[in-house]
Formats: sequence, C-alpha cells, structure tokens
Amino acid sequence: MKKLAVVLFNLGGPDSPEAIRPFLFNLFNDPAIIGAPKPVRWALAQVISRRRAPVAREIYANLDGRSPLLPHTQDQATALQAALKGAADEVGVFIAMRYWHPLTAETVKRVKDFGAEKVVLLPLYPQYSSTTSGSSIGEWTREAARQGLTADTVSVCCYPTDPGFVRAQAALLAETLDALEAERGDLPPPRVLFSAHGLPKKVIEAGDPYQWQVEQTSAAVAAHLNRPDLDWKVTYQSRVGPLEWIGPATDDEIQAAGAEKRPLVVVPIAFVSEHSETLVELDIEYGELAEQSGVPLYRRVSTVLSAPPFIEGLAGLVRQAAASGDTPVSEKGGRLCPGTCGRCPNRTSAHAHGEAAVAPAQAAL
Ligand SMILES: C=CC1=C(C)c2cc3[nH]c(cc4nc(cc5[nH]c(cc1n2)c(C)c5CCC(=O)O)C(CCC(=O)O)=C4C)c(C)c3C=C
Ligand SMILES: [Fe+2]
Ligand SMILES: [Fe+2]
Repeated sequence: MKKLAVVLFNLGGPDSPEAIRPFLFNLFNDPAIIGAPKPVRWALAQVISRRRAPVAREIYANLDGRSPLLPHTQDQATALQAALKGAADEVGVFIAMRYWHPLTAETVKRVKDFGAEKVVLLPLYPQYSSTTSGSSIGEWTREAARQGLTADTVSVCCYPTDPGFVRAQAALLAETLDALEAERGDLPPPRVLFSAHGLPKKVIEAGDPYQWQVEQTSAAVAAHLNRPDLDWKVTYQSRVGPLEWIGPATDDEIQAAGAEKRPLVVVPIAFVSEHSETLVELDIEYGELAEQSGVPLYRRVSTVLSAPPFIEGLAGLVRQAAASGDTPVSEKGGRLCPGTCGRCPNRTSAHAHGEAAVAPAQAAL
C-alpha cells in the first residue's frame, strides 16, 4: 500500500475563553446529542450553550481558559506515526475533533491533499457510543462525501479490552495503589472507582453499547491487576442537563466512601488523555468533595496518554483495519457486543460502515 491515512477522532475542547461558547454550541447542535429536527436543534443549541457557558468558563478557568486535549492528541499522533513505521510506503496520522479545531471538514481536506489510498478512522474512545465515536464517524462520512474523498475507508469501532490499552491502564493503577499502600497506615484498604463519562439513560436503553463496553474495560483492568481482594466499582461522572443519566454517580460513591472512612482511587476509564473532565472534575471538584465527605486518602490515576503499550495496541488495530474491507473493526475483528446492543455498528449488513446510515432516532438530551 502506498499511502495510508489514519484519522484520530476525539471530542475537541476550547482553545481560548472566547471559544467556549461556540464549542458548546457545536456540541449541543450535534444530532447525536440532541436528536430534534434541525431548526429546533439549532435553537436549543443556542439556548443551552448560552446557559452552560458561564459554568464551562469556570471549569476552563482552572486550565488557563483552554483544554489540553489537542496537545495530548498531537503527542499520541506522533507516537502512533512512529509505531506504524512500515505499515505503508507513507503513513500520515491526522486529527479530527468533533466540536473544535481541527474540525472534521479541515481534516478531510488535509487527507484529500495527502492523496491517501486507504483511510483508517480511529476514535480515541476505547468504548463505542453513538454520541462519540458514532457521531465522529458519521460526520466524517458526510464530509468525505461532500468533499469527494473517495479513498477506501474503514473505521475501528472500539477496543474496550484491547490488551495494550488494558495493560497500560492497569500499570498506572498498580503504581497508584502501591504508592497509596505505602502511606495507608491503619486505614482500611482503598476502593477503586472506575469512573466513566455518563450518558442519558435513554441512550443506553436505545441499544448504545457504551455502558456494556465500559464494564468490560473495568473488569479487564481489574483482572489484569490480579489482586484478588481488590474492592472496585464502575461509576459515572459529568452529568449535564435535566434527563436521568446512568449511574451509580461518581460523586455519590465518593460520599459513600467518606461515610465509611475508606481511601479512594479513581480511574478515568473512558478517557485516554487529560482534559477538563479529569483535571477539573476528578482532581479539583471531586477532590474537594472527597475531603468534605471524610475520604481519608483520595488519589486519581493518570489516563494512558502515549504509554507505549497503549500506542502499540492502537498500531495493531490500525494494521488490522488497513488489511480489512469496509466493515468496522474491533480489537477482536468483528462484533463484541451482546444482542441487546442494537446500536453496535458491527452489523452483518452491507451498510454497516459509518454511523451515517443509522438514524439519530434517539435524542441524547
Ligand atoms: C466517553 C467520552 C464522552 C462521552 C460519552 C460524552 C458524552 C456527552 N458529553 C456531553 C456534554 C459535555 N461534554 C463536555 C466535555 C467533554 N466530554 C468528553 C467526553 C465524552 N462526552 C470530553 C473528553 C470532554 C472534555 C473536553 C475538553 O475539556 O477538552 C462538555 C463541556 C464541559 C462542560 O461544560 O461540562 C459538555 C457540555 C453530553 C451532553 C454527552 C452525551 C449525551
Ligand atoms: Fe462530554
Ligand atoms: Fe459493538
């Protein structure tokens, strides 16, 4: 193969205080997030982004007004480029963010100019959700058609238990647990909370595989640690809006641990880099909550970032996808999800490629 383009997908984050409101508008104007008809969605996105902006400004003020997501993703792209040496005559690793620059339209143009023969879409979300990976794949499919990018394209749908990802996250957790053990003294053993970004309940009820895959990742990391008495639980953070979201909520579990005077170790299990949800919500907001609730020790495990086993795992997924047809590829090749996950993109249908074929029947909000 002559030219292989790999496109890393992530959410994107504001790069200045002025970018916060348009970033939020883009997020709430996504049909995968709000499934109302276009004009209604546009109006709702205006209202919600205006209302959310002051809260988000406070969040990002802790990060000097900007998200570090893009620089982390650039580091991951550089590491992946090196790990893909020899996968094609020329490999280009690109970044397409869903809600802030570099946006999908910009990256489709870059990939077109690169002259790719094959395009592998690689979400930096290990667990598939219609609101994240599905949304990015759908946007890419629409934009590629609009700009006439005709190269063979295949997506990696998900890799919730990819051995490289699991090994990298388990090693970081082991490091934190060992450090905590050294200072625990007479305190009870810690509880590990695998904390994932939540979703509205109705998205899961519509067959979104995300929660099932988050549980698979958590169980795989716990199993890899091989500490038989480990006390662990999956929890969900970052609730926004008036709908009921999946639980248990991370903040409720922090308060429960406080009542038990139990040390806590929190693992961000659905993120592979640092941003507002880890550096502000988990470290600052939940750190303060833990202190107020009486949690005697509170530690947060790092995300995998560019840890070599994680990057090697991604490179393996890309090689596998590059050698396959056009149906979405998982860490095991085909479909991982149980039959109840009707929104799993691994279907036998010829239309399986790309979430664009899936009607956004389910409004997330
Ligand atoms: C697994 C990853 C994510 C899922 C699932 C997800 C769903 C989801 N998110 C919102 C609303 C917001 N998310 C915000 C920030 C944000 N979300 C993710 C990841 C997932 N979101 C990340 C990585 C980030 C951080 C971006 C950064 O700082 O770089 C925000 C903005 C911050 C805030 O105001 O709290 C909003 C809003 C919804 C509604 C949703 C599913 C329906
Ligand atoms: Fe989010
Ligand atoms: Fe699936």
